[in-house]
Amino acid sequence: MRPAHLAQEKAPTMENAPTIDNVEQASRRGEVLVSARGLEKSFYGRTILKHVDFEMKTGDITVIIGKSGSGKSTLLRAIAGLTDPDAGEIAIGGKTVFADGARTKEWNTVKSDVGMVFQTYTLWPHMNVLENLTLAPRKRLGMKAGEARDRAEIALEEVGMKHHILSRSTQLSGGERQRVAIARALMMKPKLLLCDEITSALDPPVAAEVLEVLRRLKEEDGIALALVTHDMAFASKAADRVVFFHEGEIAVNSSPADAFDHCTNEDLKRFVDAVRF
Ligand SMILES: Nc1ncnc2c1ncn2[C@@H]1O[C@H](COP(=O)(O)OP(=O)(O)OP(=O)(O)O)[C@@H](O)[C@H]1O
Repeated sequence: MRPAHLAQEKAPTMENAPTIDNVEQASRRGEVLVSARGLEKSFYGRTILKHVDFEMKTGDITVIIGKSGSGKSTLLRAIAGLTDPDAGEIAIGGKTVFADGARTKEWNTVKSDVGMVFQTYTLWPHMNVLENLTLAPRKRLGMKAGEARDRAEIALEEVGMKHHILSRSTQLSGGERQRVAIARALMMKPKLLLCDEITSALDPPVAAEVLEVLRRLKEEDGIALALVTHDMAFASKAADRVVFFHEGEIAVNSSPADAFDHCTNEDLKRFVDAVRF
């Protein structure tokens, strides 16, 4: 995760909150939805992303693993528009959204398709759960209160929560808060969901439920998902592709079987052995 005290980044706001419709052209299973080429990023002279090429396909779960500080969150934040790379290009749904060191005009037409869920940036504390869930669809889609509430109840069910929590404040357990945060992203039916260590605060049965939610999203809705995780069991169960970051570079990009069972990359082997138990 990005250290909280290091700012200059864009915090998640209503403007970059996940929403629903665009990118229809690319919303067919197996098509490349996100294509990043030659991404470079340095913070205070330290190179974090070193010429990273990265792709995500619709209907795929791409699991991103790697040591703490290796650049995983920075990549997700670059795709989500929360961090601008120093160089490289990003295309979403065939539209170039970042090039020549800046967001393009196309970004405005695509950003609403990108949802992001964080480990710690979760809920707006001055709102109750219902307000957290319904604010974006009401404001951005003009949804009426009743319809928004119905959708909130469905989103909560998808993450294994009951309706009565809607009236609660956000003084919830870490696991409950995170599931509400996931439900909030689902409210806007994003085409692309970027999840940064979203199961770290959840106990294993709840993490397994979340995995089922993510599977349904990719299978039924064809959503492209990227999951940053340190949980290798979760990674091997969830992944269609495994991307291993090592010192700011993608050292391995393969099927889970090749990454975990037939691994030939020594850095990945060491990493997996170190975090497995
Ligand atoms: N806004 C920022 N300002 C300064 N340094 C930053 C900023 N964001 C990230 N970094 C640094 O970049 C490096 C990579 O951070 P990043 O969060 O991408 O790593 P990560 O692989 O996701 O790590 P973790 O698994 O611990 O979340 C870290 O050393 C971090 O301190």
